[in-house]
Amino acid sequence: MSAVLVKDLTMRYRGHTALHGVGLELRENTIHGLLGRNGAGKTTLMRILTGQEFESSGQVEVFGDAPRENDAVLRRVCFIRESLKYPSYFKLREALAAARIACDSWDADFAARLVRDFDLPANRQLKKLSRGQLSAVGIVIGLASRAPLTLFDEPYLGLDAVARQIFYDRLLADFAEHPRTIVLSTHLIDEVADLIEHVVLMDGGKVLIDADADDLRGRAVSVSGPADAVAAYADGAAPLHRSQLGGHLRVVLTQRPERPAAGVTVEPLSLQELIVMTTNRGDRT
Ligand SMILES: Nc1ncnc2c1ncn2[C@@H]1O[C@H](COP(=O)(O)OP(=O)(O)OP(=O)(O)O)[C@@H](O)[C@H]1O
Repeated sequence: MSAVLVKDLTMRYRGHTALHGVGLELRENTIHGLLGRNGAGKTTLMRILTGQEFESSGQVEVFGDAPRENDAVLRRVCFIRESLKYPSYFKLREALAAARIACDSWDADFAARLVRDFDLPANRQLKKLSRGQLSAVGIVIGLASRAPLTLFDEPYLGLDAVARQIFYDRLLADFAEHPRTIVLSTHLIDEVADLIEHVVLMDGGKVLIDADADDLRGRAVSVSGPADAVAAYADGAAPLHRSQLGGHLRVVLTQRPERPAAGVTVEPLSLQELIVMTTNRGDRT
């Protein structure tokens, strides 16, 4: 069964349509990257999947049921947003206790280990924590929830590089032992490229790419070298991107020519570069 099934989903706000007929299926027990430029519609989609917003039209199923006001479904879902708000008197203990009540699959021991990993102060009010520490609280809750559908929406505002690496390491290790459906929305594509198994790229309220990360990695190549040699190698193929510095030419091709490269370097394009080029071309569909 798929964890999420969305058909022809449209979300209209007053004067703006944030989602235009989105169709999507998220597999169970898979780490998904939900990518796209600012305003692409990622948060709107996640808010609808987690019952925080109601769609204007279309079909939305989470574990086979509509999430809207559906406690049985929502107890299996954890949504960690960029700026979670807690009551002003809350300390870490209260935040973890509230999460424990909300999540059937909560693991208190794992939460305690994560609190130590992120070196979080237990007895300080959350409103006094630094920006990065507050993000770490969200990450602790998201991971320890072990929710069958866990969504992280830019969870690491202010989090330093070491703490982000701890997040990625703990996520991968715990996912191996407790597979679940993870949706990770982020602009730090390079950092998560090796983590995500499936990519959903949104742009202008539509899904541009919905593909396994391995397929995407082979989708485009960078060809560089002496301009004449590169031009001959590419042989009239329409490049996704072209840049020339003096006699050195680099093109990005969506198909690798069959012939061996003579005097040119052919490398797979990074996921980040592919995403940037795909959303930077002005050919929104
Ligand atoms: N309540 C609202 N009323 C009107 N427009 C809204 C509302 N919420 C979101 N939008 C608009 O819908 C579009 C999609 O917003 P959304 O927050 O889903 O984007 P996003 O992909 O998450 O962007 P980011 O990466 O910047 O977080 C944006 O143009 C936004 O301004």
